[in-house]
Amino acid sequence: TRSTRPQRLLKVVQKHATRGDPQSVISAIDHFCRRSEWAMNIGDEKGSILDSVVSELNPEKVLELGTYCGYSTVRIARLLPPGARLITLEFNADYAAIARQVIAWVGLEDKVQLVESASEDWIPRMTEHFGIETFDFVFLDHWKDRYLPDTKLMEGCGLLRKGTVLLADNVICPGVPDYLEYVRNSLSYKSCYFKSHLEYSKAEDGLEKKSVFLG
Ligand SMILES: O=C(NCCNC(=O)c1cc(-c2ccc(F)cc2)cc(O)c1O)c1cc(O)ncn1
Ligand SMILES: [Mg+2]
Repeated sequence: TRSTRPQRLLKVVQKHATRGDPQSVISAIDHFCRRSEWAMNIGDEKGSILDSVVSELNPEKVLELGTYCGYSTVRIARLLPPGARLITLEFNADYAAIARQVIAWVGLEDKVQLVESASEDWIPRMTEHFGIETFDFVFLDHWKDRYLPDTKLMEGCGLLRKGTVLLADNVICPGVPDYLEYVRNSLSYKSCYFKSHLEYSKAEDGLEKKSVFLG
């Protein structure tokens, strides 16, 4: 049977990227998705904004919701200081299987832990299973109707502290209106919108960055 898109992405990485070299994985995927086949990676334009937010924050404990093939996982993990940890949740078993191989290809397994699960099932288990009290940085890129409920769930589980930064992909396309309404109106400060474009496309999209202020 025909291969899946994630399988084709993995083959591009194994053929054109250098083991242990995250930048070559990022470039190989972006080139393929721009020239051959669109895929829902954050991409190079929004990815550069993600890089600048991560570099400025220098987080020790990172949570990513929605791994897909691991493109943003690699983008984030390559910038983390030694000892920092990234936990990434992916519900879809096929995506998770590919992402594990991409993460292994760049040799970032010691920084990254991929959990194959629905986000709502594992957010409440972060403390008892991983010993993580609070996260410094959360990247939201999973199902768009899960951004708001999972943010409230993280708040309820005490996983967000004063100063935790939440960065959300796709706030315009496909869009997350309920989440945007919540983060822009809640008693927090410094919620800002980074206008950009949908990955590998001219359509508008953007990232919303919010610093948590437990008022
Ligand atoms: O689809 C699952 N996750 C991907 C979430 N991400 C997206 O849906 C997504 C979509 C788009 C997008 C934009 C325009 C368009 F025309 C089509 C798609 C872009 C993005 O940047 C995304 O991030 C999924 C499956 C599953 O079985 N279980 C849990 N999650
Ligand atoms: Mg996305």
